[in-house]
Amino acid sequence: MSLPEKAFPVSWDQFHRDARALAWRLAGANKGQWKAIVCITRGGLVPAAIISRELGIRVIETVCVASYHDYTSQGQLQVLKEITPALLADDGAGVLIIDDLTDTGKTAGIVRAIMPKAHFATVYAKPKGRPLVDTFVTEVSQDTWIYFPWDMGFTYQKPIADDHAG
Ligand SMILES: O=P(O)(O)OC[C@H]1O[C@H](OP(=O)(O)OP(=O)(O)O)[C@H](O)[C@@H]1O
Ligand code: HPA
Ligand SMILES: [Mg+2]
Repeated sequence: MSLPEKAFPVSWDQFHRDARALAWRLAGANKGQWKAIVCITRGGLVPAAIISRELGIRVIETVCVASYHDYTSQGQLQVLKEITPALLADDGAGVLIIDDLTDTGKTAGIVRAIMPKAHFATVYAKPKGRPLVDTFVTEVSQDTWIYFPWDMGFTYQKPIADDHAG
C-alpha cells in the first residue's frame, strides 16, 4: 500500500471532541443500555475511555487485533486476544464495540463476525469500511491518512507560501 495522498492530522482536543460527539450519538442508540464496551486495541482504547466515561459504562473488554505492521502497509490480520465468552452470548447483543477508525473494513469484518448483533462504532470512517459500522462521526476519503495525536509530536511547519512560490 502506498502512502495515502492526503493527511488528516487530529489533535488531542479534536479527538476528545469527536469521541464525545460519538458518545452523544450512542446515547440515543439501544436506549442507552449497553452491557459492556469491547474495544479493539490499541486504537480503540482512547475513544473507549472517553465513551465509557460519558455513558457510564464500567465493563470494558478488549479484543486485540493487529494488522498494520509498518506504518501504512496492512499485513495479515491477527487476533492476539479473544473476547471473554461471557459477552459472546446472544451473538453480542447489547455490546458496544469501539475502534478509532475503520479503513478497509477488514478489522471491523473480523470482529463483527464474532459478535454479529453488537453495535459497532468508530470515531472516523473511510468509504470502504463505512458499511460495516453502525455509528461514526466523521468520514474522510479513502486516499486520506488519519494521523492520531498519540502517534505524533511537534515539528516545524514551513510557511504555506513556500510551496506556492514561483
Ligand atoms: O479497516 P482496517 O483496514 O482493518 O483498518 C482499521 C484498523 O487499523 C488500525 O489498527 P492497527 O491494526 O493498525 O493496530 P493498532 O490499533 O494497534 O494501531 C485502526 O486502529 C483500526 O483498528
Ligand atoms: O488512516 C489511518 N490512520 C491511522 N491508522 C490507520 N490504520 C488504518 N488506517 C489508518
Ligand atoms: Mg486498531
